[in-house]
Amino acid sequence: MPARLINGNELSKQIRSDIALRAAELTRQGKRPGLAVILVGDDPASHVYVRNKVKACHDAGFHSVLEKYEATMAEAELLARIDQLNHDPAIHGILVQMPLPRHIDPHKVIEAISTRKDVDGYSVLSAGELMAGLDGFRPCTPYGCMKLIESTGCDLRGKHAVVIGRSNTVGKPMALLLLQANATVTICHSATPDLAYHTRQADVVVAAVGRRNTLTGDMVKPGAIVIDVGINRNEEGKLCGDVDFDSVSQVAGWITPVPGGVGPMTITMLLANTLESAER
Ligand SMILES: Nc1nc2c(c(=O)[nH]1)N[C@@H](CN(C=O)c1ccc(C(=O)N[C@@H](CCC(=O)O)C(=O)O)cc1)CN2
Repeated sequence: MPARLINGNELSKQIRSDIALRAAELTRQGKRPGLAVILVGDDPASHVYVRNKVKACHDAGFHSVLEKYEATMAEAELLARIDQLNHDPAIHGILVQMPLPRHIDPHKVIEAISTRKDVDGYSVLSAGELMAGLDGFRPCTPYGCMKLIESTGCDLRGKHAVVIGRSNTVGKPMALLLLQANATVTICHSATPDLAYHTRQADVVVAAVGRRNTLTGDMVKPGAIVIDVGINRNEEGKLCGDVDFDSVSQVAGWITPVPGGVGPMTITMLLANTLESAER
């Protein structure tokens, strides 16, 4: 039997409607959630993502500001602007769209954002809070992946989860969130000698490497949950993930599509973090 689809657009819609209700209640109490989105440079995909973030804010009843700067913007100028937003009471979340131009150090920028407004969950302190199991902001993409897994009804306790990829923004926090949910977690990466050996044992596979066809049907345990974080283009320019959807969907129990899986959930969990920041 082919895998069931985990529909990120549908789940996003449900979560966003709950977020909108909570935002309306907060607004009634005089605390409308506010997000500042900063884009530096002219990466076309980033322009689409920030536009979608601002639209999502509008639809949820949030206050939002979008600030676009030339690719030549000085690092010091960006840090000064973040400092002003840190002190702006109408702003509960600050998001600087990645990637940044090469002359700007992303670590400096992330660390300049107040931890209370780090709704991307990218700072060292937010990472430490996640590591220690404290209440901090969870990075939006792995947080969204957890919601997608949860939506299948799977109890992760005692399950074996394999994360492919070890980035600071997806792979590592993903592994920690799965661990927090009592899964047994394996992290695989570019130096893992036999990836298929690990993935064939997994009840849950999260693929986050940025290379298409990393996971094929012969590498998956029948019935497994497969979450595809990848955003790649094939030879025809068509959007695709890290998972070979056609072969994996013949073996897996559940699978996320690309587009329409993890992507929309990233923006949804950004709203969730911003709302939480305002509620705090
Ligand atoms: N500061 C941040 N920068 C970046 C993040 C992030 O979470 N914070 N993540 C990515 C890009 N990203 C959000 O910013 C993002 C990527 C993809 C999608 C999405 O909805 N994708 C759609 C397909 C869209 C398309 O057609 O191209 C989907 O998968 O269905 C949303 C957000 C890097 N930078």
